[in-house]
Amino acid sequence: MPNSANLRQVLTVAEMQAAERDLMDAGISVHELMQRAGQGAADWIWRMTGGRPVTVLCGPGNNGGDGYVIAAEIARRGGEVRVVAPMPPKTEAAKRAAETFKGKVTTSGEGLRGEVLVDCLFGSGLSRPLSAEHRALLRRLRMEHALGVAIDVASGVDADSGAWPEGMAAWDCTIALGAWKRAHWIGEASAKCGTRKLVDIGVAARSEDEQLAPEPDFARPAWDAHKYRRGLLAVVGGAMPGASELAACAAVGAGAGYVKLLGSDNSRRQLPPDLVEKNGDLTELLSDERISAILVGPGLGRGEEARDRLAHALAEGEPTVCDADALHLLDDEMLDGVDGTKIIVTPHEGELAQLCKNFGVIAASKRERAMAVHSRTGLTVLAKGPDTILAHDGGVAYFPQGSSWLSVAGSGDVLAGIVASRLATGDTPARAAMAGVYLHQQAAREAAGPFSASDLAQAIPAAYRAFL
Ligand SMILES: NC(=O)C1=CN([C@@H]2O[C@H](COP(=O)(O)OP(=O)(O)OC[C@H]3O[C@@H](n4cnc5c(N)ncnc54)[C@H](O)[C@@H]3O)[C@@H](O)[C@H]2O)[C@@H](O)CC1
Ligand SMILES: Nc1ncnc2c1ncn2[C@@H]1O[C@H](COP(=O)(O)OP(=O)(O)O)[C@@H](O)[C@H]1O
Ligand SMILES: [K+]
Repeated sequence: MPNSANLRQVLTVAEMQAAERDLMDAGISVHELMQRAGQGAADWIWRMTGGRPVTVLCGPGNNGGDGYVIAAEIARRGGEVRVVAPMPPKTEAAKRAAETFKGKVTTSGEGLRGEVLVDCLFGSGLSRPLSAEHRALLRRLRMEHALGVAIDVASGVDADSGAWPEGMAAWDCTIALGAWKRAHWIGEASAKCGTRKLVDIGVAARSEDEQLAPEPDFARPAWDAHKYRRGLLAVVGGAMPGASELAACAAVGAGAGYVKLLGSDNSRRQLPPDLVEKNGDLTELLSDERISAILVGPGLGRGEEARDRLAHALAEGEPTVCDADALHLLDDEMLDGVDGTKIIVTPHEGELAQLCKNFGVIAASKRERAMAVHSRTGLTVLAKGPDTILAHDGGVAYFPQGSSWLSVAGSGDVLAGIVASRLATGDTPARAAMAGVYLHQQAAREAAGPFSASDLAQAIPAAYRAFL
């Protein structure tokens, strides 16, 4: 994914329209923008499909206009291309684009079979759900073409929420125009849009509030590094030691120079050789000045003792990751006197709902809930799931979708360990969380599912190397 700010921004439909107005104020016509968008999309389609016969489905608006530009460009390159247009073009720019396509146009595409379907029925201008007729047309054409490419957003998708039209088949590729929309990264649409490509049409960086998270760019340790300088992470154990051990194992390969497991008992369990466990009074164990970050929550328990251990961990004032059981115990009382900006919480859907309850937050979508908990508490909120998002002091960050093999017990403990390890190295909470998600996803690729959570933890050093 490109790392420049304008190509990482994620815009709402309203912001995209404002960006278009800004470009027009700068003297660039809608026609010119449509040419840039359509040519750029045609270029991707040409590269992907190598001249296979293409059907372009064109709607009445500017998304349809892009379709005519794509069709004309593919024809110009010598490709075989037909247009299906159930409605004539309505906007001036779309009418002008339609005039440039001299090939065959039909209204229904009945009996049409082909190799590549390009969907330009509706884009970000969708104003109501698809009619039964449009739904049937899309479904039929999609079934009759081997490969499906959606332009800007798949027709019928709500570009702002990522809601997917019921019963619609997935696409192989979606080519975003000008800027990413939320639907490329959240909701069902993000899982069904296929490979994502972005065509740059000259939209400037408008705001840094909502961005695709930049990939981490790690370096080898400094020449004079030693284990404490690289970061000492304390993992607070609890009632069920397995989860904190797993998180600690994951942390070992993710950047910290030293990971210590602070257990609550003296049972003689067999620990992996890389893990150092210290048992005893938690306050005393946490008083080690060299500790640069704390992880608390996996396997902590939810009783009085757990509450006590969490309170002790937070009282240290160190950069801290709170996960799992800790998310059930966090509330205003627990955060009293604590600097929330040093804390990352890593809730899945259920834990996010619990946090909302604990902090009296009511919001409709996952994105809004994560943002509301962040603004209410100052916590950096990494809301996990198939479409993970991060609410932080710079706004909202989105991520490419990770492997669905990550849906295995303990996968969240591994993520918490990685994020805490990054925090121990001195990363800010936002950077630690972003790097953590990318490392977790890369580890899933390295472990090549199906894998267990401990396989995933073992794949972290290989994942780390991918970002060096
Ligand atoms: N904003 C920009 O800067 C650019 C936008 N471009 C394209 O323009 C698109 C947006 O164009 P438009 O705003 O014209 O919108 P669309 O082309 O997405 O669709 C709007 C048209 O469809 C009708 N419509 C909406 N929902 C419908 C439904 N469910 N059933 C039947 N008719 C429906 C509307 O009344 C309108 O006529 C983008 O997705 C992108 O493809 C590009 O040409 C490049 C530049
Ligand atoms: N279908 C999926 N696709 C991609 N990532 C997923 C999917 N399901 C879960 N994940 C990821 O796996 C991890 C699961 O965490 P969590 O639910 O806390 O698991 P556990 O509590 O068992 O450790 C999260 O990072 C989440 O983003
Ligand atoms: K479309």
